[in-house]
Amino acid sequence: MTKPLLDVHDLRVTFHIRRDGDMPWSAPRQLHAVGGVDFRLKAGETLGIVGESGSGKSTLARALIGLVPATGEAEWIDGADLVGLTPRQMLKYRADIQMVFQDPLASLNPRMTVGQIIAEPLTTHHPGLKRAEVKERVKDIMDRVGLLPNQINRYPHEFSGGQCQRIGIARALIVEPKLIICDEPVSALDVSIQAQVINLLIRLQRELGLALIFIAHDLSVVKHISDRVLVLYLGKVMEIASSKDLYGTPQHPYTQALMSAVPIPDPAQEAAKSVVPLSGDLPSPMNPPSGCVFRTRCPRAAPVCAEQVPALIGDDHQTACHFPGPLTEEEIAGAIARAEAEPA
Ligand SMILES: Nc1ncnc2c1ncn2[C@@H]1O[C@H](COP(=O)(O)OP(=O)(O)OP(=O)(O)O)[C@@H](O)[C@H]1O
Repeated sequence: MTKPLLDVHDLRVTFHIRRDGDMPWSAPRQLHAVGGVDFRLKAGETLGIVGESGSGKSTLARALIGLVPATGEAEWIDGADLVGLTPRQMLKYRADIQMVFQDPLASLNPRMTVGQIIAEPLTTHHPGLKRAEVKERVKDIMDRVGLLPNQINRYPHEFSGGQCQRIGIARALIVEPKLIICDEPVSALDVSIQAQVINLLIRLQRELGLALIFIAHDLSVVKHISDRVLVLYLGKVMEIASSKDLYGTPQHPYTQALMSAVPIPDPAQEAAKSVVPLSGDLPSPMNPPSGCVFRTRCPRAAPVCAEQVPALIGDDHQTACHFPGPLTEEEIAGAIARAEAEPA
């Protein structure tokens, strides 16, 4: 088997929280934002990560590049474990692993020109490069992402949201990374612009053989761009499969609920489908349910689900559920009745 680009095992991120009113001598509370995540990413592959707000998607991404402290392993293709590297050691890998953030304008320094912004990672990683060469590479990458190279001396506020995201992508690409982590890269953009940025990412990924980790709320967008998709719930992996399998035959009840909310383009199929509602809110990661963390909202929960944490089982299609498989009509009806009984 070819060695994966990134092999993540039991990755955990725990924040230590103090609340107003906590006694100074009391121990901080633990918030388990990422609770033991395993996945592999092949070179050139796009892995989508989906899950409700607060499920730990951004924290997982940030842990991979050392922006938040983590435990576990994240083995890079050269054998290095990215977890626990010092900032100085991580610098070497920051050229290989770049990040594109959600809010394009906020992530660009307003006092720097577009040329300076895009050049910054290049001059950090290759301080000996001549100015003319840097400028040449910046113009080349601007052209590649659909920006006019003669706009090199303009400032971020002179660009639209979509163009700012292209600047962010150019900045990530200029150091020729092997992996770009995109954290909700299009959710702040108008719908009409979203498709352009997604198509740009797909084109660049194919042309340059990049791997992408693509985090998004919008399941249709994730389906469109991803080879495989990982479903995260309360910091834990519920299911990982190829995009086709995950969307076609989801096995985990949580995935089925998420997928049932995705609109189907065919109006007849859309009208005929059953939406599986998720009752209640995401439980607090400070006090997660015992056993399977999804059990408190699961239409199929049984006593064992409160007692044992389900292992992530399978080869290409992996599911962490004691009772995987399609929900029955009775289970869906039960979920609907439970949601309807909730106070508005
Ligand atoms: N720096 C931090 N300190 C304390 N708690 C944090 C911190 N960052 C994130 N959290 C908490 O960790 C949990 C996971 O947050 P995270 O932002 O990773 O989720 P997410 O799935 O990316 O959500 P969203 O889709 O809204 O961005 C949440 O409960 C959040 O409040």
